[in-house]
Amino acid sequence: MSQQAVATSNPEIYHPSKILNHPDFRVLKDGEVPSPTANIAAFYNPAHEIHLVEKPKQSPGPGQVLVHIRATGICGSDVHFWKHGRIGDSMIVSDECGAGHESAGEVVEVGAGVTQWKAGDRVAIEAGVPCSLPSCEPCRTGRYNACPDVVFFSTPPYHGLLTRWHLHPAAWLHRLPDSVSFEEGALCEPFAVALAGIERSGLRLGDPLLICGAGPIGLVSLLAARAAGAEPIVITDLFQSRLDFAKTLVPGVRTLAVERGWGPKEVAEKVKAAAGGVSIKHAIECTGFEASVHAAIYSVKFGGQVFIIGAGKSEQNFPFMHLSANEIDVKFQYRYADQYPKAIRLITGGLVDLKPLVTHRFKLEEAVQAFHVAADPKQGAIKVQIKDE
Ligand SMILES: NC(=O)c1ccc[n+]([C@@H]2O[C@H](COP(=O)([O-])OP(=O)(O)OC[C@H]3O[C@@H](n4cnc5c(N)ncnc54)[C@H](O)[C@@H]3O)[C@@H](O)[C@H]2O)c1
Ligand SMILES: OC[C@H](O)C(O)[C@@H](O)CO
Repeated sequence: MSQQAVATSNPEIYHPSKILNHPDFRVLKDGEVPSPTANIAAFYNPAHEIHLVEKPKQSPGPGQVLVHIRATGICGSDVHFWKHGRIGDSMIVSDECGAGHESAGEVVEVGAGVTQWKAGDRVAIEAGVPCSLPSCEPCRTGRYNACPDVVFFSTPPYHGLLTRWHLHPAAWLHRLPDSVSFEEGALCEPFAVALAGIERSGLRLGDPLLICGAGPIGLVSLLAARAAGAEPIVITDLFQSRLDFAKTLVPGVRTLAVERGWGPKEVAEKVKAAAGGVSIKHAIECTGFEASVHAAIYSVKFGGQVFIIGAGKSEQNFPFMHLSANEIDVKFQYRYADQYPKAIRLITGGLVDLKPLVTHRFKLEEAVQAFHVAADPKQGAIKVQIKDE
């Protein structure tokens, strides 16, 4: 008997209106103490409010798993959606929307046909679920980050993982060994971005590398690049405190505090000096700001490569003739495909230690407070996580 292919992302099942129109969906009142088993979640809306909501706890359907989310990191994009209501021209906050896509948790219940998971299994949750249909060219060819029907939990309109009970397709969970904590499992998401970048950049053992930006993405890229054998590595940022953090994370990394008035050629000279006079072959750009992209371009040598992970303004200028006359390749990364298993192997094998990245921890009931800390640079957070023990 032939079996009809079913999309794992099935927007019918995960459609946000299923939650928003549900009679049990409501915004909690200020100061209200929710029941410890209520399915609370952090939602933002087009009025730039962030609040706790209570939403229904659903039962898993065929092929689905109910996960108790135990740790979720706040990403810059969560804060951006809350504060600015959009990223680019296609991701727009037009209704209440649940935050969070960096999560790990514990399986509590499985739906019909799910044989690979059982209650108690510990999992990292892949946040972007593509359709996986053979008729989808990106899914079929392994570049599923380009699937047009992806359900990316926490990117409007799909609600996020920063909740207590989350329904997920069984095929898009990744087993965490006992030695890997939920915090590390949640960090697999940003780490996956860096791993995709390292893989596609073609960085090799001993390659001199510049990383622009020492935020969470620059720092996971730093850990990944160190494990991949880049040397020397120079990392830049505008804030000395972030560079100091980078030095404790990866002893031996060279740092450069960039001043806002410096032009890209000036930054490039200082990068070369910081690298001990070695010419930089690869730059991994993790800010998305034009000034930093230009600095990366001027920092690499003839035939070098600038790999851009940072996201920024829709339109940016490029130093066209410098790129041309120096055969500099510029590449970009959009999320990731098939990086979670590699992330878990690298953690388990002791090649990277993501644990120090979590600087602030909050309970699920304190999620709104956690967002305010994540959004305030003065708090000095690297990664804020929300835990539900
Ligand atoms: N491509 C993807 O799939 C993907 C995935 C996740 C995040 N991102 C993007 O990666 C970027 C980094 O994310 P993050 O969470 O680390 O952000 P972040 O804002 O925490 O960190 C960026 C860092 O860059 C520094 N910076 C700004 N201008 C600089 C300059 N001119 N020179 C050097 N440093 C400078 C800032 O001080 C900050 O510390 C963001 O643009 C984010 O949107 C892209
Ligand atoms: O790591 C994944 C990224 O944070 C997402 O693409 C987000 O920026 C928007 O969906």
